[in-house]
Amino acid sequence: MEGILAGTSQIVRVPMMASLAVIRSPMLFSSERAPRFPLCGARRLVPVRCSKSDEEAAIAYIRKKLMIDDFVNSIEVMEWESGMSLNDIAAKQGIRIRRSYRTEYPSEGMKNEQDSPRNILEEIIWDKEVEVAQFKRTKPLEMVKKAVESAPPVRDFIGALKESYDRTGFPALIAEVKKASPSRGVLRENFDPVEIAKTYEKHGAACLSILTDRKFFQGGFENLEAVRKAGVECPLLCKEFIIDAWQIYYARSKGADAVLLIAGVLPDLDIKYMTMICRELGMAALVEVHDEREMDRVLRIQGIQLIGINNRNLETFEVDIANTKKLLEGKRGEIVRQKGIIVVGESGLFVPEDISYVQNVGVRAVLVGESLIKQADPGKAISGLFGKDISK
Ligand SMILES: O=C(O)c1ccccc1NCC(=O)[C@H](O)[C@H](O)COP(=O)(O)O
Repeated sequence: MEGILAGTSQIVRVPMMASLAVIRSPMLFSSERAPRFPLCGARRLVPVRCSKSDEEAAIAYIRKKLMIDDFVNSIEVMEWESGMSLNDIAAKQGIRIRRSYRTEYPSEGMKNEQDSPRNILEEIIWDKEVEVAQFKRTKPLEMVKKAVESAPPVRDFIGALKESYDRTGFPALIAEVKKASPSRGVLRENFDPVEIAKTYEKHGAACLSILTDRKFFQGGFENLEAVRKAGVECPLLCKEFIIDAWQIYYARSKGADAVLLIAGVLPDLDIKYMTMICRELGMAALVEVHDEREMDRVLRIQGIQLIGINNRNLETFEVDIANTKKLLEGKRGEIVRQKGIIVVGESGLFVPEDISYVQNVGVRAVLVGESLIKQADPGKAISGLFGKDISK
């Protein structure tokens, strides 16, 4: 398999079997060649050779369990099957971030080996491809899935946001535990993730976002694990650049309750597939968009509950909180309300006026890093940001 799901599961192209043509998604094939599809047991449910009735029962079961109708009928699956390259499919969806595929699929890699990333986000993604490939060699998916079985129980990320919004009347706070960022450099020299997490929780954060990327944000999965083990009760978002389903399982094994999926990086099919995995694991998926095209793509995907509108352009670092307003105006805002989606306003929020600005355009949660983390006590800074004490 070399199509979209390759980005998530590292599989070679599997020939379609006529008897299962109705399920076009390669992830559902039960085949010796597909042992690495991590789709939560689906492989066991679809016998390769089976009677018509067994096959129909299996298909019905999978459709019901995983809500895949939308998935298997999607144009992207057809494109995937047609043999289009992943970068071509992504580009057709308006995705500017290319994948290098050098590590996993040498033959599929960039034609020009001298090619270099065009912006910081692309650089992060290319770096992440290598990192994930290395991680997977030392911790194969089956091993990570085993670790998931003994992970701390999942906490209700979306429930915590709703509860906080109802309690305070302000957008629920997802407070970010981040030491550094590419755009701002080191934000906090004296960085103790557990101490920061505790003070955030004490002062009213509903959930926490823990940066796990090491190279660009000086974070780590050990921070996520340490915060979870320290008795912090807030649900935790694993703030990572997810390009492979393996990372979702890994995040869960380290105690994450939610993951970030960036629409500017992931084609629709990956978003659908990854949100299915989140559902199966009981986790929330915060699907992040930055422009109208990404917003429209995500609004068309069934079952999305949480959309983050990033006010920061991750290619140029420009920050403008009016972006949230722009993306929630008119029809888009209406769809968000009809579907009951919670919108998270992300980046560039510094003062109470910023919070009320995004709240007035429809935001019910905010993701805040810099303006809190730079303060002597990041937790105490929360009341300054909201203009009011929002602690319990
Ligand atoms: O912040 C960056 O420099 C950055 C660069 C490349 C990819 C992602 C990046 N940041 C992620 C975020 O957008 C923020 O961590 C998050 O929304 C909080 O923003 P802020 O409150 O402005 O720290």
